[in-house]
Amino acid sequence: MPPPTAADPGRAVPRDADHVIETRGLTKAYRGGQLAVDRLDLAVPRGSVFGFLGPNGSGKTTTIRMLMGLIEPTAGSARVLGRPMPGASRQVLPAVGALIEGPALYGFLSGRDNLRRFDAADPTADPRTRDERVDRALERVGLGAAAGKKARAYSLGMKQRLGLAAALLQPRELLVLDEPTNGLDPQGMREIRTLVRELAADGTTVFLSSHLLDEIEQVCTHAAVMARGRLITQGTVAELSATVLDSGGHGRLAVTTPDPADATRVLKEHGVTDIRVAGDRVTGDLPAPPDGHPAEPADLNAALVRAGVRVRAFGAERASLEDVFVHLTGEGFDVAG
Ligand SMILES: Nc1ncnc2c1ncn2[C@@H]1O[C@H](COP(=O)(O)OP(=O)(O)OP(=O)(O)O)[C@@H](O)[C@H]1O
Repeated sequence: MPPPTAADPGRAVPRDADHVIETRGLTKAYRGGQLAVDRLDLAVPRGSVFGFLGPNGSGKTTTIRMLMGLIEPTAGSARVLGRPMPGASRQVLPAVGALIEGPALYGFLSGRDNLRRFDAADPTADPRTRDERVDRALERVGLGAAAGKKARAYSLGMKQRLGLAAALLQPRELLVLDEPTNGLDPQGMREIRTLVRELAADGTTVFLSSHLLDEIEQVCTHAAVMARGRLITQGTVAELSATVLDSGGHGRLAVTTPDPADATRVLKEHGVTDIRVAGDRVTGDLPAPPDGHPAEPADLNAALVRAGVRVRAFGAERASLEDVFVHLTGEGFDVAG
């Protein structure tokens, strides 16, 4: 039997059912030959909140547009929900909610009427159940009370939530959000982050791009880091910080104690190096055991307690994604431009 092709997307067999997005060598050169995306291999696990991180101009939007079948790649391939894009757009896109470059809203229509228009544009949406769908989506994003207000009176955050409501009119397996908090004030950002967490808890995979490191750290389980069109690294957020800790130090330990001198002695005995004391706070580099794995901080805590050191607070500091970026590219994470 011939293998399934883009012309026969209905029979396409997912290459990896656990990945909702998978790209191989995905490349886009715009006219003039500039490589916006350069041989990208991306694997987005089902159920993840996947952060697509990179400075402005690193190729995030171009990638998303290829994933959504809006532009053709120059080379390589992309599969979304196990099917090839853009070939299987008609089968794939109904299961994907997308918010790219802000929602196109009519200011003179209410939030509810804007959603009715979006719903009416969907040929698969049954008009008899439209109001139900629209109200459910408005409630989902917390706009129930503001549904009758004209969209032009909405704050930017409310507009963005209305765009999300439009993406949620139908049940979705995957949500693709391009810089969903761009331009929002801190309150608006918090609202979107909370919503993303809730949607993920409901089982939707969320793929979101951002140039904000702390945003990715706060909401994402996984991340891919882009620079100049290339994938620098991808994995769980914890794995990414571990890559830096493994090659630099092995993470910093911080102990708050009324017995800093005793704590210093015990930590030294257990291989902690570069110990610094500032008042009741003792910090040091975690030791690297011979097998190369970082020490288990809990063992150090137990050793302190055994030695009679009173421990008020104990923690191991993770490397930030910014550390990861700087470590892997040798550049600062410059969001300007
Ligand atoms: N239509 C286009 N024609 C030519 N070059 C383009 C086009 N769109 C994007 N580029 C270029 O491709 C590169 C990647 O842009 P892209 O918008 O994908 O990056 P991004 O990471 O999404 O950044 P931003 O957050 O600023 O949108 C940039 O150098 C950009 O100038």
